[in-house]
Amino acid sequence: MTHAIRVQNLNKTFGTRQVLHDLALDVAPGSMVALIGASGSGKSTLLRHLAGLATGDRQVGGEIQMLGQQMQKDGVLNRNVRRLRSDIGYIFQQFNLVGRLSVLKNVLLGRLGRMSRVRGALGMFNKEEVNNALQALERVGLLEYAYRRASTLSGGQQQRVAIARALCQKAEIILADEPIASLDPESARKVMETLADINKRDGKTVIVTLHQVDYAVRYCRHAVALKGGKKYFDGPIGGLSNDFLSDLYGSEIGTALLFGEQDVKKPEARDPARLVLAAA
Ligand SMILES: Nc1ncnc2c1ncn2[C@@H]1O[C@H](COP(=O)(O)OP(=O)(O)OP(=O)(O)O)[C@@H](O)[C@H]1O
Repeated sequence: MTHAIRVQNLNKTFGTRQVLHDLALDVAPGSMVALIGASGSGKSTLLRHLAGLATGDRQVGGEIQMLGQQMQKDGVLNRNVRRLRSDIGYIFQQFNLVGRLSVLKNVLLGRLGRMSRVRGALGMFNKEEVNNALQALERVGLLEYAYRRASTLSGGQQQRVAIARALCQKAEIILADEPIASLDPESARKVMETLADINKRDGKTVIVTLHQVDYAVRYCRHAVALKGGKKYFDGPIGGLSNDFLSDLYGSEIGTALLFGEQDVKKPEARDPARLVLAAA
């Protein structure tokens, strides 16, 4: 398989407003891609289309293939979308855990797309599935929390539970939509390291939308930038320059956007070009 993700001519209009324009994107298997761009540039909308959670415009919506299978074409989802979705893990900014359930049960929910609806509805997980879920929790460093209510964990821990859920799901592609936006710098670092580790050791394809470019530079090898719903950059992370970023973010540019708190105290770390060079 040449592409884990292939997008051709994707168009999306909400009401009278077109928010994605003829978007094309190829992502090689095993890539770790930062999806960047100013607020409203279409990052979340693109990710939701990749996951089959949204459809392009009727007749002119273009085509999305995931893992070599057609996910949607001209605004119509493939009829096997449930099976396709089971290969895609989706990480939300607000974790999307069921707070009243245990951490372990939340991780096991990742299996639902791969089991019969009856067994899933009854929550009948077998020993192997439970062992896999425990292994996923161990992997993200949260095994000791397995039997705690999910709502009692910190935001960063809950996000790592969400990643464990994607691991338990055995997703081949992980789409993470601003997974660190609501986290403190230390929790954000752990979440990004966990995603990078899964990419590196397991070879999973990871696409992560990020507001802070320094995290993109530190953890991703490739960047795709959107501006006004169009692809504006698609290449190695080292290709992002100061001028390009100023142009991309316009008036949004600033310390809070481009740099995590850990760098705010270090003026010498504020130059994106430096960060890019350091990561190269
Ligand atoms: N369900 C919807 N109905 C109408 N407009 C929408 C809908 N979802 C997104 N939009 C619009 O589409 C555009 C792109 O939104 P999107 O959330 O994809 O941007 P984003 O780059 O992810 O922004 P942010 O970084 O702020 O999350 C915005 O103008 C947004 O208002």
